[in-house]
Amino acid sequence: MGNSFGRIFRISTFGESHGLGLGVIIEGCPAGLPIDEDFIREEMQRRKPGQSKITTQRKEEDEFQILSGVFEGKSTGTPIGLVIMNTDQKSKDYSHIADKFRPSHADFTYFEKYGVRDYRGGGRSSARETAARVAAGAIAKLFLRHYGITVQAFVSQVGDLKLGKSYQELDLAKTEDNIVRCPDSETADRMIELIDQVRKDRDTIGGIVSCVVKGTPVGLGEPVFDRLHADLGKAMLSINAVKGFEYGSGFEGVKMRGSQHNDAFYQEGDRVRTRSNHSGGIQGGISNGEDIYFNVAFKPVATIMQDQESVNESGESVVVSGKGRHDPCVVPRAVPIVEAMAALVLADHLLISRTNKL
Ligand SMILES: Cc1cc2nc3c(=O)[nH]c(=O)nc-3n(C[C@H](O)[C@H](O)[C@H](O)COP(=O)(O)O)c2cc1C
Ligand SMILES: C=C(O[C@@H]1CC(C(=O)O)=C[C@@H](OP(=O)(O)O)[C@H]1O)C(=O)O
Repeated sequence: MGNSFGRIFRISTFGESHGLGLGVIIEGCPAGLPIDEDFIREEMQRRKPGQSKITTQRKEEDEFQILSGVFEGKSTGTPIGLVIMNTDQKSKDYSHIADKFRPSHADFTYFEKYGVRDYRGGGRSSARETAARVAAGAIAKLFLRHYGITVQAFVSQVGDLKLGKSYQELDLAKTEDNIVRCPDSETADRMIELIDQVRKDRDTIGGIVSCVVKGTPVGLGEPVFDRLHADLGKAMLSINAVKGFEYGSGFEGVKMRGSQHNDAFYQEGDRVRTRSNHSGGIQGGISNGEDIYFNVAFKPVATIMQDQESVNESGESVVVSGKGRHDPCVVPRAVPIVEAMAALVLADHLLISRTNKL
């Protein structure tokens, strides 16, 4: 099973949603990096379940313990092992679907592929696994911070309710000011209201998380398969419930002419810059030093509190309805997950690029 990600700055996660706990092993983190545990904790708090009325009500504090790879507050260059124990599993909520498949969750495909599945909370296919990614991503962010690179995501759409402003027009520092993580307070209020209404309707809704990376040097990414945007795309598409990834001008770019779309170059001091940035900071798979920006689309959550047509493991027709605690919309909690996955890709490419030339 593909439980690892990255080449030099490399993570492997383990654990299930209703097992004892989960965790991550990080290899390739250079020695001497100050590991700020308070910062890791803050990042975990941004993702944890039970954080507001518009998320799942499962109550996990997501306290973590670093088992290895850190001495006197700094990384030692050896594998960093980190664990998070599960404390609030309610596996009874899944007894009624132990042999049934929830439409559009991983139940059917997982069972067909492996012949065995931990039905409790979706087991390994639960987004609970992303707690481990966010912990690792926090360490990647600390590494990037050392090089002046920042990663900031925010919610830009819920259902058909769009923020309608580019990231340059927004004060991204306001993203954490509200429970939906949209930096425009008026739009945020409407998004919260929409998610709350959908929740009361026993339904779910999708949304978009946008992300901006600033301070990237020229030269991250490879020109052929390991294009920087290809690795970012894989990272984003590896997150539960993701349906789409676009960077720079994305799908809207098809409407433009080359004469409008090309990013003209100019010299600014000792830097080559571009006047526009439809490229999204990446040309030929390699960062050009401008902001990298991209959007990630999330589907409506599969588990809904309504009767749905399905089958059981014997292929018999059944009706299933969700029980327990589920997210009515994943995007508020997906913001730190998108940031974590982006930080892991960039940290990896920063280390890979060190071997490119003298
Ligand atoms: C932050 C986050 C929270 C999620 N919460 C739920 C949830 O409460 N219930 C649910 O059915 N799916 C939830 N999902 C989505 C499922 O994990 C996902 O749909 C499932 O693993 C199947 O994978 P796929 O949708 O990518 O095909 C969540 C996803 C994310 C990113
Ligand atoms: C536990 C988390 O989110 C879970 C993600 C999830 C899913 O199907 O992905 C289903 C729910 O699981 P449970 O029924 O066990 O509460 C969410 O609460 C978490 O993110 O830490």
